Amino acid sequence: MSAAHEDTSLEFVASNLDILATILPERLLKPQVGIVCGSGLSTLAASFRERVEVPYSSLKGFGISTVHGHKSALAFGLVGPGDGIPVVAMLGRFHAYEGHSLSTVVYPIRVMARLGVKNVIITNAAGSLDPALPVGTSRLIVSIRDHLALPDLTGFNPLLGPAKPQYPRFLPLSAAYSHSLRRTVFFAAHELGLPPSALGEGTYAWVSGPTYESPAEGRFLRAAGASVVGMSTVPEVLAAREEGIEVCVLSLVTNFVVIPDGYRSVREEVDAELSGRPLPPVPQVEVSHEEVLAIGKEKSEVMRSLVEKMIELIGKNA
Ligand SMILES: O=P(O)(O)O[C@@H]1C[C@H](O)[C@@H](CO)O1
Ligand code: HPA
Repeated sequence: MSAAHEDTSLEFVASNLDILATILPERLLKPQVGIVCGSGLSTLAASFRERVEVPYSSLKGFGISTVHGHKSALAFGLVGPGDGIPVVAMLGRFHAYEGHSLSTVVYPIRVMARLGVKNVIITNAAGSLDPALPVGTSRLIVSIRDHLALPDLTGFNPLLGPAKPQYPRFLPLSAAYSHSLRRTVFFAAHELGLPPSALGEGTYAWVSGPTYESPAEGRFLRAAGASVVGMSTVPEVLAAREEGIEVCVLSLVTNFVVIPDGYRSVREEVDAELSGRPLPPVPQVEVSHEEVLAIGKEKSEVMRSLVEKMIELIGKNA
């Protein structure tokens, strides 16, 4: 897989703005908030008013999302009371494991920046590394406050390449996840009456995929301080920060990676059996993308209402 150096796609941005200007009504043309829909979460845009969908194929420089649960289109619309706030959503994202270059992965974020987006809410499906973060019923959403990106640290970073005068050469990441937007997430959850247990805070580990983590990898990421793990998001966060966009990330926990008591030696098991006191079976987990999508579908309504309430509060505070 190639790294991100040859970023030729930016030259298409201006023509995309022209294309969009011929498709969209004036009030949709300057979205204030961008949304990235994670696996199974494209329904986040289902309630946009005056919604217009623009397929990636009608724009320049966009790839095609090949992953089940990701559509290849932007959705423009209005969210919130009154005239509403103009927003744009990526109904599907690009992952490096699909073979896309990192510059393609982050390209839609750069387009959003040029459309005028100031805040982006990036969502994803993620596996839980924390046995205390149960899937599904409680703390199903994790507001991300930090990340651990082994690909970035080892040379697979979307910002690699010649310095560009419009961007900082050395981007600081100490406050990459907007403190103000992270507060807004919790105020939004409160206004919606979500129980405190529905929303946690944590650190996202980015892995390249497409393999899910081995148990040892899961425990390694956990020991290194991550709470959830996924195969996306961080490249988008870096590009958004480089563009000066405020970032909020919401992970929907769809499965366990690290489970309590998930490891036991077979020797111990056999010895116990031979001594006539067999041990109870160890719980096993095997994640599948179908399970990820099913949980995403089941829980997308909570995520949708949270994102919508956040947009409303962002509009009020603007
Ligand atoms: O696009 P996201 O990060 O939501 O998708 C996750 C990570 C992989 O693409 C896929 C694995 O099931 O879901
Ligand atoms: O367990 C996982 N690992 C990596 N990415 C994921 N996306 C959803 N679940 C997972």
